[in-house]
Amino acid sequence: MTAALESRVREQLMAVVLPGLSSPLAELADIVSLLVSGDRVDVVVELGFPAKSAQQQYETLLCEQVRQVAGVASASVQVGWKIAAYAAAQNIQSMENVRNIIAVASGKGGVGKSTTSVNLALALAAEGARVGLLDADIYGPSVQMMLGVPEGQRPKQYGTHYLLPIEAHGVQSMSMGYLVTADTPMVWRGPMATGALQQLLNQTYWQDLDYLIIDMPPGTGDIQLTLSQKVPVSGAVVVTTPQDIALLDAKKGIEMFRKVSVPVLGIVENMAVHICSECGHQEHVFGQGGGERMAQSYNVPMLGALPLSMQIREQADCGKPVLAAHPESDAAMLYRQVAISMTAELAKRQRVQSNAFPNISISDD
Ligand SMILES: Nc1ncnc2c1ncn2[C@@H]1O[C@H](COP(=O)(O)OP(=O)(O)OP(=O)(O)O)[C@@H](O)[C@H]1O
Repeated sequence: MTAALESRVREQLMAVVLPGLSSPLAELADIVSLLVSGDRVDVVVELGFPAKSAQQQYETLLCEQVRQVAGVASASVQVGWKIAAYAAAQNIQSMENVRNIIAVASGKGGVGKSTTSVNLALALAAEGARVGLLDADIYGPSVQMMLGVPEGQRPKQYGTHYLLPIEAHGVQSMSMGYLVTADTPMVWRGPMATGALQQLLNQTYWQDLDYLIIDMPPGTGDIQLTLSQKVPVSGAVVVTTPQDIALLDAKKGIEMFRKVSVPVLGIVENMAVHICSECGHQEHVFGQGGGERMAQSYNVPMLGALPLSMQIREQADCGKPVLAAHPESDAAMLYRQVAISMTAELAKRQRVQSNAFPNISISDD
């Protein structure tokens, strides 16, 4: 009787698709405890991704689902998370202290890749993860300015081999911008650039990261390709604006990651709609629905669309990303939803891999 009820509850829960996500709970979470006592059921669910902003909503929704099961009179559901490691390619040495690396890329410059990287890093931290940000945009490193790290602040040395990341807004960061002066021209040839970046990645003393976001150099040339091959990337996000040309470039980005077997976790459409700060009127300045169409035709998730917004723009001038300056704003909430969807996508792949290779150690310690 108890076993039958338990199995009905399990079945009901595992089929639930939580708001903002596209996969059923079975693909994203474990039920780590399910206690049945008469007609009372207490459940503990462990997600594979952080979700502080949605935790209560998930708990309420899942609890309602449990109460709908025949034979249940009262119930409680607790939701927590545990972030495991995922390396897309098994043949690349994964990094100590970094469980997952997410590359944020764009087919061309100026679409808001750095803005998205910085805000997604802060959003993930706000959702409850330990996060690092590596500015790999060596030709125009902007993370320092966007995070408000004072010019001239240098990373401290750690031992003989390492540099300590600079912490800003709760995120550990490293950038070529921290190591050179503002007027040093950055003329890197391909091999030099990838070598410097690998060194920056490996010689930073990252402290126990769930996610390291890499702000990639714009474009889909040799540097990007080599980086994607040499760094143990778990997944990539492609940022695009709705203009046709940016979309065409973004397609090249998706194809590049596919070529090197890095899973594309999804597309973020930036500057998708202009919302008038005076009257709230919405205008699709650069066209509508392009990101969605591309996501469909390439069979990759559409993670979200960010508006062309004054609040988002402000960060460039004042070094306070919208997540830090206006944490309760609509824009901040949109970034948090994208962060949840993106890491849920990663968790799905991680779970498929660990079920397929149960003896390969990809645990999070
Ligand atoms: N959603 C947005 N709304 C308003 N302004 C934005 C938005 N996203 C980015 N911007 C602004 O657009 C400009 C370019 O953004 P960003 O530097 O992030 O682009 P990028 O793709 O990283 O560029 P590059 O590849 O040249 O480094 C910045 O001034 C930034 O503040």
